Amino acid sequence: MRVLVFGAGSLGSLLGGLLARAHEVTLVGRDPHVERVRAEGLRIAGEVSARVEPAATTAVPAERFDLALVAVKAFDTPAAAEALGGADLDAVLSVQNGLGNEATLAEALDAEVLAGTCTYGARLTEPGVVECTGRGEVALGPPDGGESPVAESVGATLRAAGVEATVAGDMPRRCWEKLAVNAGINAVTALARVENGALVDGPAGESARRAAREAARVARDEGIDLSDGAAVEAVERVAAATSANRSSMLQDVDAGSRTEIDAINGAVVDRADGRVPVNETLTALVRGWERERGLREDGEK
Ligand SMILES: NC(=O)C1=CN([C@@H]2O[C@H](COP(=O)(O)OP(=O)(O)OC[C@H]3O[C@@H](n4cnc5c(N)ncnc54)[C@H](OP(=O)(O)O)[C@@H]3O)[C@@H](O)[C@H]2O)C=CC1
Ligand SMILES: CC(C)(CO)C(=O)C(=O)O
Repeated sequence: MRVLVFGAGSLGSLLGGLLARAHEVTLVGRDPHVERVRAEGLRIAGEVSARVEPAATTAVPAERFDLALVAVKAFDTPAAAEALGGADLDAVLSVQNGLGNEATLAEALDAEVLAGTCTYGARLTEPGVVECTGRGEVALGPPDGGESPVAESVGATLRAAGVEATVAGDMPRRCWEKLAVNAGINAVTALARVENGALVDGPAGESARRAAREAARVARDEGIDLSDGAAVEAVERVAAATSANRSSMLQDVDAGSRTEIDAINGAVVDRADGRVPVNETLTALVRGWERERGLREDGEK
């Protein structure tokens, strides 16, 4: 299979590298990572060890691909959609966090767009080297739920390369559960400057549980079967399982980089029919920090 990975940062390089064990993979990313992969190949370290030689480029080639994996941060999805329009794609799979990525891609692209959730952990440690910080799985399927032969075929493509993959008919519920987890953990850990484990029994944990309950309520208003209890249980389970992690939003704040607040807590606020005070506060605080750092465009909320 010919696979294009748009966004060869941490997760894109890990999944692209794993897929390159069985498929013809092209990574689209930035220099100096792209240059190094071209010259020396890509090394996967950590929980998986491999050395692979995918193609690597900084622009989408005007060629046909069976599958495009989208692994940019959520705020880059509109640009990804535009760039991917230059290729001929059969299927597109978003493995990003946050809500709304699939809709942005589907609006712009003439390909079947699938929703994905990913629990692999990845970190680009230096150009040409990606660390697998945790083995997980990719769940994928149609964004509105149900079955599709394209989803089955993409699942088989991932599994053929040894990537754990589940083809799921309930992606709306899975995406909302992951969103509730990220809405609970990410902004709270970023603002409190604590590792995920501090939410299990620390004072910031109640804010995380409240944010997750609000997300579950908005999900139910959209017809998704996600109880408050299930959302809170998911936050507590993930915080305990990743207790030593600095969440991706805390890492972004540490690095002085833009966060995915708009697609996580901001998405809960945008979709809420009524007040979601904890998500409103978390969103405003992180956006306020981004604004002060000059990370938000003029005119953005
Ligand atoms: N890392 C992880 O373990 C996991 C991440 N996720 C999700 O996956 C998504 C990606 O996360 P992550 O891999 O950590 O993010 P990264 O920032 O490491 O990777 C994204 C990469 O895409 C590049 N990029 C963006 N726009 C373009 C473009 N137009 N052309 C070429 N390259 C581009 C970025 O470069 P630049 O920064 O220079 O713009 C960056 O190198 C997020 O939604 C995240 O929440 C989900 C599960 C686990
Ligand atoms: C699951 C969790 C919270 C792990 O840190 C994550 O997805 C993130 O940090 O973005």
